[in-house]
Amino acid sequence: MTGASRGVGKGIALELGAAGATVYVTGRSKSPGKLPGTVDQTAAEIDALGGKGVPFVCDHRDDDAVRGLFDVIRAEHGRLDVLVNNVYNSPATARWIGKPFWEVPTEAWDETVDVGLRSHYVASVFAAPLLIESNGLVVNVSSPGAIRYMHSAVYGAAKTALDRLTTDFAHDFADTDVTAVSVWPGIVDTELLQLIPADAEGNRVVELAGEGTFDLAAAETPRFAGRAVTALATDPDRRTRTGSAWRVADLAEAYGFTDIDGRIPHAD
Ligand SMILES: NC(=O)c1ccc[n+]([C@@H]2O[C@H](COP(=O)([O-])OP(=O)(O)OC[C@H]3O[C@@H](n4cnc5c(N)ncnc54)[C@H](O)[C@@H]3O)[C@@H](O)[C@H]2O)c1
Repeated sequence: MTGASRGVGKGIALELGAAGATVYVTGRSKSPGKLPGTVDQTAAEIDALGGKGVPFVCDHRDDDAVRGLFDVIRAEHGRLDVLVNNVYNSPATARWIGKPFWEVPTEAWDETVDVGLRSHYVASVFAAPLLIESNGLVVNVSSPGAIRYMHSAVYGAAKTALDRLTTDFAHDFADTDVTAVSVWPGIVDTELLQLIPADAEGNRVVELAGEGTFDLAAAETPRFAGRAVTALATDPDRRTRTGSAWRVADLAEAYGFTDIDGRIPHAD
């Protein structure tokens, strides 16, 4: 589970843990930073839910560190059933939300693509031999930004490319029993969005330039995407979904799960 100290990655890691899995959770540091969450905290919460959390410090910009992660998984655990590519530099890329591309420094391309697309390709390269041995599952955490404007031109390019990667992974896995899918959460009320204060009426509303105004009371919790990944991981027929992108809300309808408060949030 890449990028699991907070956010969608933590939500997925906790649900896999609640299903009894051993979950290796990556993040850049064990020390608390300015932003909420550490891999140690995520691992402890996985343990409390009945799984086994293994914190692993790994910067996904460093290919050798990522290779080391899968070497450790093979040596310690002997198998890998599910790879979830989620890691993402949202604090950096959030600076460009709603801006026309010519007003955004060209470094935004590398910030968005290095960790969020290239990182997923690299982790998948090193994980593939283990996944082939276990008839496993690769999940790329993507977004409806793959098919319509969201956040910035570079965000859309990265998500469209990620979903293309999913399709081509499935092509390359065709002679194996490995499944490759993308999942699309809707707006997720992550720890970073929880830093947005409530207005005078007590509503937590986020305005995204060019996209609209969103009431966070209607957002998904990070665990909702985790329930989608757990449903896919335990579905004996999941291979029928290989190569495609799936909305978390549609997977909830198909598999019969809800968010932790019993709702099925319907973001488009
Ligand atoms: N938050 C949403 O509303 C939402 C909606 C749809 C899709 N998504 C997708 O979910 C994914 C995760 O987004 P999020 O909102 O949870 O972000 P987040 O910032 O809350 O979490 C990102 C995680 O990645 C880690 N990370 C960042 N750079 C790293 C690096 N170089 N090495 C190791 N770890 C690193 C962070 O520490 C953190 O654990 C992204 O692909 C995003 O596009 C998010």
